[in-house]
Amino acid sequence: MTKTVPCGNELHKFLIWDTAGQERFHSLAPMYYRGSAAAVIVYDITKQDSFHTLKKWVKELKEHGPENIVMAIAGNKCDLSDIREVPLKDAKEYAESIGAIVVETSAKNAINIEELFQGISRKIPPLDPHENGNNGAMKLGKQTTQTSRRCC
Ligand SMILES: Nc1nc2c(ncn2[C@@H]2O[C@H](COP(=O)(O)OP(=O)(O)OP(=O)(O)O)[C@@H](O)[C@H]2O)c(=O)[nH]1
Repeated sequence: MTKTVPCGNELHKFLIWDTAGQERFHSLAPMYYRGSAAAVIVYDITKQDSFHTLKKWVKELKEHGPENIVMAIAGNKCDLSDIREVPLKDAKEYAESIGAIVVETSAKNAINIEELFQGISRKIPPLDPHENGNNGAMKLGKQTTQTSRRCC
């Protein structure tokens, strides 16, 4: 799917791949994160286990992902914060330790999704205008520049 995010006087167009998180699909993940400018790693704030799994994905991205990949951590299901198992403080401390963005989201109630992508947009360095095809991306716009970035 695609998502266009305003960022300053630019529009950033993200091409987004949703990778299956289950272990049995693990071997497919590199196909998605290779060549991506950003990765959103999602955990469930109501499940401590999912936070441990997230750390494994971060390790994998650091070891095998693109060198300058922007990492964003999304603590999903923030609409269920009354049954949370993962304190936001823990997620913030971890995100800081790996230089990632962190935000709590609700896919159900569309909370903080825009903020998540805006945060990623701000961290992705500008494309070199002389270089076409960087990260599979190219300049698409004219006056308000629209750039196309891969994200998984
Ligand atoms: N309350 C609540 N439920 C959610 C939210 N996001 C997803 N769900 C529910 O959580 C369940 C799993 O959602 P999926 O989107 O299949 O999760 P996933 O991690 O993408 O699953 P895989 O792609 O199979 O790894 C579904 O029942 C969703 O309705 C949310 O923000 N809040």
